[in-house]
Amino acid sequence: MDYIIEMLHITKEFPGIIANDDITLQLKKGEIHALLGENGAGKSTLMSVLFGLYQPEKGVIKVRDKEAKITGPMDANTLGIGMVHQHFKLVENFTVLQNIVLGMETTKRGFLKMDDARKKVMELSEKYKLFVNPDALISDITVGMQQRVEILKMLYRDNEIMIFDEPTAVLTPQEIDELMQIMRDLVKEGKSILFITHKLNEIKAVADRCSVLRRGKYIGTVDVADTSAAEMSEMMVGRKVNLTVEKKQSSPGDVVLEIKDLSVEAKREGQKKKLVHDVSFHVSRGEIVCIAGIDGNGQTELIHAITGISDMSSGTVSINGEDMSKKSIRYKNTHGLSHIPEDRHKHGLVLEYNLAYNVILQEYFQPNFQSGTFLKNDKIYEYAEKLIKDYDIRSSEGPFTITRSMSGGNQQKAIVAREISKSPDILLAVQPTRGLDVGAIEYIHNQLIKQRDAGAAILLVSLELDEVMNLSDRILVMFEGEIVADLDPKSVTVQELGLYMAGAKKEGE
Ligand SMILES: Nc1ncnc2c1ncn2[C@@H]1O[C@H](COP(=O)(O)OP(=O)(O)OP(=O)(O)O)[C@@H](O)[C@H]1O
Repeated sequence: MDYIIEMLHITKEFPGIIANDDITLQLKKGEIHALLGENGAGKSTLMSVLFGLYQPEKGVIKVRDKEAKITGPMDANTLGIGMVHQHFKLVENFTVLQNIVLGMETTKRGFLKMDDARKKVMELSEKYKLFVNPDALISDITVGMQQRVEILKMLYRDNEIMIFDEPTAVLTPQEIDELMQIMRDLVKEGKSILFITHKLNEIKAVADRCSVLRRGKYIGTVDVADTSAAEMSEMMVGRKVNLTVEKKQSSPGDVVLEIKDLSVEAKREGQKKKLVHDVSFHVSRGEIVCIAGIDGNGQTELIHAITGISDMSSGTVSINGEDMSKKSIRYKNTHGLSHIPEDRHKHGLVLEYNLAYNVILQEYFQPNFQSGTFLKNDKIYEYAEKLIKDYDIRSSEGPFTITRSMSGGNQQKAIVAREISKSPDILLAVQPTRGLDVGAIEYIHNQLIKQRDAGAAILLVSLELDEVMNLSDRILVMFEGEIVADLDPKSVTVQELGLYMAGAKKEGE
């Protein structure tokens, strides 16, 4: 038999929900096997079962034809199974090398054999073209590099079966291409890969086969070469999805957001330049303006300065003609600003709160949700139920679900629902569809257009070029902290946009 892993009739329940309902998944040796499914379909749960983090109520796991009991990550590791999680498990103030050997330290007469470890890590890094610096601190390296450290951790442990849980959601387009190549190299060396992603083009690019889950159930497995992206998307969602957004010509009204000469100084040593350099632009009612750029060109710092998450060194931020540069975050939030943040765990949700409390986070003190010092829970839960229905937020216990236990995509939907439903004057939407399935992306795109047409000003930050081209009425390109071009999406090609983003082309050339 050529299966290295067989998960047979797996059932895993959580209170109120059957996350995996009689699922069978077979991984061939040496293949890249994609796992596709809507948000909350049960993909991460199934992979956590394989990695020993959850015990299934029913079903059998076979590894290399032998039935296996996987009671924890140590068991998984002994069986050669490794996993890169959606949110990495690295120790921030340890070096790359320390993280890789953690828990695997070999000693000689009580001394760590770090030289041997370093040698092995460097050999693996070179063989798979991972190019990591073993002495860098995790907190100092990019997310893309951190992911490579996770890959090296698996290689260092001689893992043959590798699980990647939505690895591309946090990567830039270039890093995604590089990861695809790394995955191809891994299978060439005999590794077998399970790969969760929502992006059908990635499945088309690297996967051999694809299994589809829907609402906890197994739908089927297809050979990727013989199946179109549209067919796979239909299997997943149960209907056809239209990702080209229908929108009419924008008719911008009054200016809502006005940014003048905004700069942000670098804080870390060694960074000399300003991270944001004298940036000026405006966004008017009824238009979607997109900031396009390769990650790390100052977009994050610009948005943090506008919202007040971090300080700007000079410049002004005005909303509806009022200078809000020195105002608090809450003041801005209650005077027209909404923000879908880049980092949903750090700035988007209180993970220990339930879903209902998370969707009123910025409004709980308003009279409709609070009377004196008492929260009006009936009103809060009623409001949450409405958002859950409108945005199809799936979870085990509805408004009572603790958000930490929700699937990543459904956490994202909760934030988007909260921010859009405030009917803001200006919405800062940073990677609003990150981690969402195609059905949810279609819905969110339509909501953004609806807000625009109702008179909101929208500032979109996205690394997805398709999203930028589809949604925006104007594109501002950010390069090395400056806005280097103001483009009309109808007259610019994706290739030209790429050149502006890479600094290879300037406006007027
Ligand atoms: N620890 C948990 N406790 C309770 N419910 C959970 C837990 N983990 C997952 N669930 C629920 O199980 C269901 C499946 O979640 P899972 O994370 O497996 O989905 P997913 O397919 O990976 O989704 P996404 O694409 O959004 O990441 C969801 O409804 C989720 O709320």
